[in-house]
Amino acid sequence: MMNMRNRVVIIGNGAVGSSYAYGLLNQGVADELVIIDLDKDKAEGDVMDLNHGLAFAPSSMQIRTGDYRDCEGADIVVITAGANQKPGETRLDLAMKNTEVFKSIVDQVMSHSFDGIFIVATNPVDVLSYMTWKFSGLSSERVIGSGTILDTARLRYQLGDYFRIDARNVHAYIIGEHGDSELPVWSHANVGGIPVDQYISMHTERYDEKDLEPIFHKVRDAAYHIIERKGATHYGIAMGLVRLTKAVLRNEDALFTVSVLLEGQYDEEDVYVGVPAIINRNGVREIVELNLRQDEKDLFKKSVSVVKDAVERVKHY
Ligand SMILES: NC(=O)C1=CN([C@@H]2O[C@H](COP(=O)(O)OP(=O)(O)OC[C@H]3O[C@@H](n4cnc5c(N)ncnc54)[C@H](O)[C@@H]3O)[C@@H](O)[C@H]2O)C=CC1
Ligand SMILES: CC(=O)C(=O)O
Repeated sequence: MMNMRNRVVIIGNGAVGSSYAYGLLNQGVADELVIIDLDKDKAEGDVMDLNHGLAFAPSSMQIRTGDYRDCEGADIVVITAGANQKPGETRLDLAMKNTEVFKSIVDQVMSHSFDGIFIVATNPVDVLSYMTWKFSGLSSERVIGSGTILDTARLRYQLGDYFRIDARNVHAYIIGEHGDSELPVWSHANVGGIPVDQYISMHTERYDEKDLEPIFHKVRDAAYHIIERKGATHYGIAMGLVRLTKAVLRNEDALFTVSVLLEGQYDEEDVYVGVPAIINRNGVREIVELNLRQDEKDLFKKSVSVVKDAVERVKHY
């Protein structure tokens, strides 16, 4: 009988990688989880600690440290390795050093005949998703960046908080660079199916369209505010990565704003950037093209050019 057990390999067991591992265990998503990090002691310690939670987990899971040989036959390799932002640094400031890290990681993964799906979270995530696609030689459907998955979740939380409605009933996207040039797609934002501007006009005694801009600023600048306080952000993105992993392993055809290769969609090409896409067992099934307003189109174009410029600076690597 065919072995149907799935295997997820995490490369980079820092704040993000270890939170992701903990999320996978808590939600019983993977059958086998292999953790790779330069810091072998920390990886071993985390594996021991996680294994001690197995008796409380929703399903059994094999968790161990490993090396690049484990990428052969793996279903998903998630890369969360590399430098994170120090207070005051932008994500783009990390581009060169993390491209160097990625060259070495992706080459080693591919030298073990990896034939699965890459999920990239390291920043700047749009640049590194593009470089992973280039370094790996895999088809673009199989390289997914976390893109604006977290920003979209932050926007849904903030709008849910403002309207006092469960974030799961709020639908609103952040697209573009996962970074300072990202934008909200207000033209498609809705609360339980009611467009946000309409919902506001139904309750003018409580809500005001002027409040939307500061809500977006909280979302855009969230990482800076968290890093100032605790040095890193990791729980939110880890849960986003778990959700993406589930969508792949369970062939969900679920929609997320992720970083994918545009090949003519949104009138852009040769760039990885955050847009809505449908994800299943084969990776990116389809990129969803939103009918953006002119002001959104302009902001998106600017954001794409920020990402393209950043890629241009590291592309020679
Ligand atoms: N896409 C997103 O929404 C988010 C992305 N991030 C990004 O995730 C990345 C990781 O952040 P943290 O976990 O906070 O950093 P961290 O410093 O806690 O962990 C990074 C880990 O990578 C490991 N590492 C470095 N080079 C390696 C290599 N060549 N092979 C194997 N392991 C290697 C380090 O030993 C360390 O354990 C950063 O780039 C950060 O900006 C963080 C939060 C959200
Ligand atoms: C660090 C980062 O990219 C974030 O929290 O959005």
